[in-house]
Amino acid sequence: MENKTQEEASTIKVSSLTCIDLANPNFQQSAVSLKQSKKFFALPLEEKMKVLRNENHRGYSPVLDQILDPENQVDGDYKESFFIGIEVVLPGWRATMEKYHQEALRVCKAIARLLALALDLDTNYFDKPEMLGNPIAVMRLLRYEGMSDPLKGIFGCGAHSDYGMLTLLATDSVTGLQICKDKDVKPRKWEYVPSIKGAYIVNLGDLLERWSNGIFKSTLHRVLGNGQDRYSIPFFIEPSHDCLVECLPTCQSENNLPKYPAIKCSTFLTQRYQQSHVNLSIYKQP
Ligand SMILES: O=C(O)CCC(=O)C(=O)O
Ligand SMILES: [Fe+2]
Repeated sequence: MENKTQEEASTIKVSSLTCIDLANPNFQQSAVSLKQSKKFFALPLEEKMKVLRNENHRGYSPVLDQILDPENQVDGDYKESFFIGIEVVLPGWRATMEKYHQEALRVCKAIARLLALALDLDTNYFDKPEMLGNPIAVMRLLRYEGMSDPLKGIFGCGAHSDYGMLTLLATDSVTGLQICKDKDVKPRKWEYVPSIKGAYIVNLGDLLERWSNGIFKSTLHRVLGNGQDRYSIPFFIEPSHDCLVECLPTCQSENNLPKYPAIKCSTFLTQRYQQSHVNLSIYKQP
């Protein structure tokens, strides 16, 4: 992947990358992490609530805690999640998660170099200290349950695009993820993304769409439950908290002015996280 030529990278630009699979170079690592994740979610709810998410959105988030598409959902998402960042006392947990985090970060930085090439930027453009030199790199464990019914507004996870730059997604073999390749066309056409053993799925986020002035479109996606439990691990990568995300130099011209105002990365992300989660106070004992 790091050896992509300029020509190959430009082909990606023309086709406006939305969602790609990569041969997962460290398949074992995501499989081990998915196994550990299952062990965590198998704990009694009362144990999981002891590591309830904090104000920084690190920790456990119960079923229905998040609602990603309120216009089309009657309840919240039928999933529970754990944002890595607070300690969990399970044997081998920390070492497994740290190893996977390192690997996922390496892969994301390699993809970012490819994106830089596609945008006619220096290969290492996104490696600057204020960008992926000091990234926000967050790993989330997910478990979905139940049977979705789009006509009734019941979803494993409602339609959304991820907030940041890129998401590297490892899933088990249970299908459920759908993408909409052209989010401007109505009615929306949803397609299942096959779960390929040993492959990551890559979704592009809203910050990248803003940064690239819409050359890259963020991937609209949702998850339908099929009655089986489904586990996945998204790894979200964004530039540093203080990075000012403003139209990249190669993505604007006299005839193509910046479409989005500049925004600080942390401001954008905080707004989006708060909008989609219930207020933490509902979990406090009266
Ligand atoms: O579980 C999946 O396949 C998708 C997860 C997702 O879209 C998210 O966490 O943002
Ligand atoms: Fe997502």
